[in-house]
Amino acid sequence: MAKAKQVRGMGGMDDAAHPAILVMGVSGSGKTSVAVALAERLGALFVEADDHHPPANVAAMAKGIPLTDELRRPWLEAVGEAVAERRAEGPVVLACSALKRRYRDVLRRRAGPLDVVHLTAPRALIFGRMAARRDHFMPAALLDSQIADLEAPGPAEDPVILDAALPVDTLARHAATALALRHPRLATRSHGGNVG
Ligand SMILES: Nc1ncnc2c1ncn2[C@@H]1O[C@H](COP(=O)(O)OP(=O)(O)O)[C@@H](O)[C@H]1O
Ligand SMILES: O=C(O)[C@H](O)[C@@H](O)[C@H](O)[C@H](O)COP(=O)(O)O
Repeated sequence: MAKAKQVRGMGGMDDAAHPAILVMGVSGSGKTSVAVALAERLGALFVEADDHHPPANVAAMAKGIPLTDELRRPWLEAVGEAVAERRAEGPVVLACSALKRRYRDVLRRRAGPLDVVHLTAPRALIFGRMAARRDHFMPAALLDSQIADLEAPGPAEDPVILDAALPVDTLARHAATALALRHPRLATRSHGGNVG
């Protein structure tokens, strides 16, 4: 079975392993929307980190209580394991806030190297989207704690940084273009637009 192995820095892959792409950002930045569109474009498997929260975490956030490092650790470990399992089958796109560098490192320890796509936007834009979102446990009031916790990926993580104000399809296309340069095999899988 293909085993994820780091050979070219934090996002590098050997010939056998499938890429795993982390779409990260604060709540409401568009991670889920963009990750789903990107996975579809790449013919990749989609993993939603929110699906792996223990009920206590969801209950805390729904009450407006920000998660702590302690509450996030088992969740991140479970997410990392889910990605590790899926990337044995094919490329994976993960939607996960992964706000701090050490959270991303927990994911890497479980799942192997990650390509990072960071969605950024002004607070007002994101707040407006969160306030308008229905059927979601995350209150817009938690946005400021998310912004306070955010440690944006620096050059060592070689992120693809995208302006989350752009339309979802444009973001997925830009991400696919950047990722295909890193992983030429992704270019041949990609559909739904020109990634070259
Ligand atoms: N690029 C975008 N342009 C317009 N609306 C967006 C965009 N990305 C996300 N949204 C909307 O904003 C809200 C939050 O998006 P979502 O994907 O749930 O973000 P996250 O997963 O980061 O919390 C949703 O209602 C979604 O439809
Ligand atoms: O670490 C956290 O505090 C949470 O995981 C948070 O970052 C995440 O964003 C929520 O799960 C809300 O879900 P959305 O990101 O989909 O809004």
